[in-house]
Amino acid sequence: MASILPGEDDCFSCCAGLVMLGALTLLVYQIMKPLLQYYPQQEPSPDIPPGSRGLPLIGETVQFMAAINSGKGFYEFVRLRRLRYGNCFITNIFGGTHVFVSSTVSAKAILNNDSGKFGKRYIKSIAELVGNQSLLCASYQHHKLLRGQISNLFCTNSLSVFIRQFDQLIVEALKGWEHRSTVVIQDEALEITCKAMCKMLISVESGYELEALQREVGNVCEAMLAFPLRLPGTRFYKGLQARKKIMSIIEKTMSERRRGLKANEDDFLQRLLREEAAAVGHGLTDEEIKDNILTMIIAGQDTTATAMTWMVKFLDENPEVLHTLTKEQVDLGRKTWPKSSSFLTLESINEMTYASKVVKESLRLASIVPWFPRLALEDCEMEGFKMMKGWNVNVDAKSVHLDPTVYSDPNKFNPSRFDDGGGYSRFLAFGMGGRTCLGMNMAKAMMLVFLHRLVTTYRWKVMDQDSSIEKWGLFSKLKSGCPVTVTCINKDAILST
Ligand code: HEM
Repeated sequence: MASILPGEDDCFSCCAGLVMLGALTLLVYQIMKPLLQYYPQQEPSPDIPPGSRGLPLIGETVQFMAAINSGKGFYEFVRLRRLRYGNCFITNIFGGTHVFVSSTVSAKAILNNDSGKFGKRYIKSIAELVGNQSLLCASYQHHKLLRGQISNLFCTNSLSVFIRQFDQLIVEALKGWEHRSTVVIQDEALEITCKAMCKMLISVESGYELEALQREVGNVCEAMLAFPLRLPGTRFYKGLQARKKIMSIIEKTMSERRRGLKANEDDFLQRLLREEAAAVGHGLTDEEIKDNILTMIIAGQDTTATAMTWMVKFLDENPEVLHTLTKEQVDLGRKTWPKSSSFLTLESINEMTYASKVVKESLRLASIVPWFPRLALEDCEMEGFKMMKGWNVNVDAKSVHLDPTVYSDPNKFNPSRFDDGGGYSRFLAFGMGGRTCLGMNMAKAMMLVFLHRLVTTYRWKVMDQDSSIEKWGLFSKLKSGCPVTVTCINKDAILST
């Protein structure tokens, strides 16, 4: 999961005043609007990417904050500039220079980073929330070490176990819909994905601890886009307090495990502790384990829930796709329902050919993580322009996904465009290179299980067609949450399990 808001670590605190200005954006924007129109643009230089650096010091921060605060979402800021300036443009936000790049060739070069010219970009305030030992913030060597250890957890065996656990959770949740006429997909999906992450990572399944984790992880996520002010009552302060509570739950679980309690659990924590005990100098430290457990809960829940919500909306708008999908899933279901234990398996997931394309197309069109922030570690050249050391270079994945020269008729929801497999460097929903999403297969599996159970158990219809985006969301989330009417059409599918 990428940190969405770009920023300049070193000057972050001295730019705090500017960010504050941005937070009062509507007021300021109204005052400055006329000024912005008349402010002369910098003389374009053939070496430097086209674009506007905005006002001195403030740059285009106000316009960026206005986009975050609008119903169109923060990506609107990038979309408008990409339309105006093309595949590579420059801007200035939060006191830092940002370049956005949206060609497949440059995306591949930056994300694969064979030249070693780009580092991961992150904001200090986000590092405080997820922890500075998190994969999301680790620098090159440390990241390599952490990733090496953590990626072992995402093996095929873990995926098989996870699919069954996730299906159980979905079936349980769908049973609860039987006597309801409407549900809000975003809320339901978030509850299920958070439960799934807590179970997979530390075997917390119910009770006080699960409730506390669900609540506090939500508070950490909300604090990620907040102004980093440590005053009681602020969102950022609430996020830091929430982090402390989550850490104490993980610490308590770790100490129980070390005392031999629940040591038979086969969750990610237990496996990391086992590796730590067995390793000669290479196991993860307690801080690394704790920060990365929190990172994985955060990285896995909201992203996947948001993707599921968009998928439901796209299917509702495309009845012919829904029809083909339902047929595939009902045929598959007929093979499993009569059996006594009929939870989905990795094998059944692998049979979902059309559904996999629906998932991929939903991820393309929604582009949940719209751009991936990187830092130029030295001067270099990109798209024929100079990039200077210290600039933020953002790979604009959403523009690649919506580029008509890359995907024909890009705004159409058409899963069949992936009949040929889809092209490695064109599909960027999970990133690319050494920082590719670790939970990619789990995320896809969750979306497939959810799809299967939804279309084979319920007839449903989206009630609110509004496509407005939630303000201040970490990802492009539907403001409505996507409420749907539901009618159970196949009790056997959920009751026989
Ligand atoms: C639909 C759901 C998801 C989407 C769209 C998504 C997207 C992404 C993207 C784009 C990145 C790379 C960002 C970059 O290069 O800057 C990433 C990284 C990451 N994701 Fe996901 N993700 C999803 C679900 C998950 C799940 C379920 C997990 C696991 C529990 C997970 C764990 C991670 C981790 C640990 C990283 C950091 C990898 C690293 O820096 O080495 N993600 N994700």
